[in-house]
Amino acid sequence: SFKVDSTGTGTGVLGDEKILNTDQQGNTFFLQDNTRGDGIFTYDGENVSQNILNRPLRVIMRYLPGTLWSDADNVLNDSYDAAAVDAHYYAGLVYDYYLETFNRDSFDNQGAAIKSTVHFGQNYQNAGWLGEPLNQMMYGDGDGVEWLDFSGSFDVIAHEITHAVTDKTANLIYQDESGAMNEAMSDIFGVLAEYWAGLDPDWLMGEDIYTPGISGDALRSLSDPTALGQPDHYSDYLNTTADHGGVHTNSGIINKAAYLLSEGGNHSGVSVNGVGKDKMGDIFYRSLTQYLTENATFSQLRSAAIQSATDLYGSNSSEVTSVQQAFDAVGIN
Ligand SMILES: CCCCC[C@H](S)C(=O)N[C@@H](Cc1ccccc1)C(=O)N[C@@H](C)C(=O)O
Ligand SMILES: [Ca+2]
Ligand SMILES: [Zn+2]
Repeated sequence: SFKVDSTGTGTGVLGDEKILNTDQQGNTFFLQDNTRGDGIFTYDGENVSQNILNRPLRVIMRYLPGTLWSDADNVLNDSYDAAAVDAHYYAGLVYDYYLETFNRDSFDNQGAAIKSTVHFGQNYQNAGWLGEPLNQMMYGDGDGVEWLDFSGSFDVIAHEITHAVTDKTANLIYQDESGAMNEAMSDIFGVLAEYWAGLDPDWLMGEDIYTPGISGDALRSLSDPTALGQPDHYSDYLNTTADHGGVHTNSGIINKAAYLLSEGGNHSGVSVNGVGKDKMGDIFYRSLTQYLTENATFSQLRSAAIQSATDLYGSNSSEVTSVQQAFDAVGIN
């Protein structure tokens, strides 16, 4: 069908105004951004029952992605619109981050359409990337106390789109050490994208939507994972069957290594010379897209990062030394 680019406005989850790229069909406007790759599409999940995730795929595909978000006047200021406004706008920003920073055209580097469903489930307290065959993100509304709508935080959307990048590259199995690295990559590029966008950047995850009644907290910290219940050293790796082998816990070890590589510091008796966010991003991106395989271990990430730094800066570079220091500091050999 023909595409008619139009420009709308909307109010996000935190009450901020945004300009939106929409598509006009007749007198109706849709959250379809035709200006980026094969498009960015935002859908209404209409709060159908949340327990469809553990239903058979044929059942899930009856409900997802839902209906393409439509609006009568291209002004999306209703409270029900807010989650869609942010999912749509932030997905565009993350597309721009990957294109500008790594010359990557969407998550598959071939301009793949970026699809998001908001108002997924009922008071659903999570966001996620649903890989093949759906290849879309979904965002819950939270409960309004512990969580606001999950698309209201830029780092969440960068986290989820990075899962899509991971799936199309290293395809790290979502279990144990490879799963923890899968989660860590999503947090690390969530932070780097937030700094790139300049949206109140920090080394925290989810601070904008987590416990709106309490300021200063977050779901995870990359600068000090232990502050929010994660290990920051391999010796404290959590062996568990829960959460796919503790992928949201053990990611702290890799997150800490990335933080130290970028910012430097002394940790566990090891002094790390920081290389800065841009070089850390280049080293981790090259590791993810060129070297890691789906069953990679933490030790293999160390080797991949050393090889990536060698490729980028030379075998005797200070960057290679910093990579070795950062992984030493978190006990990964
Ligand atoms: C399909 C079901 C969900 C799978 C886990 C997704 S990828 C995930 O990791 N979601 C993030 C959401 C997030 C991201 C950044 C900041 C805050 C929250 C996550 O960390 N979820 C936590 C709550 C979890 O699943 O334990
Ligand atoms: Ca953040
Ligand atoms: Zn995740």
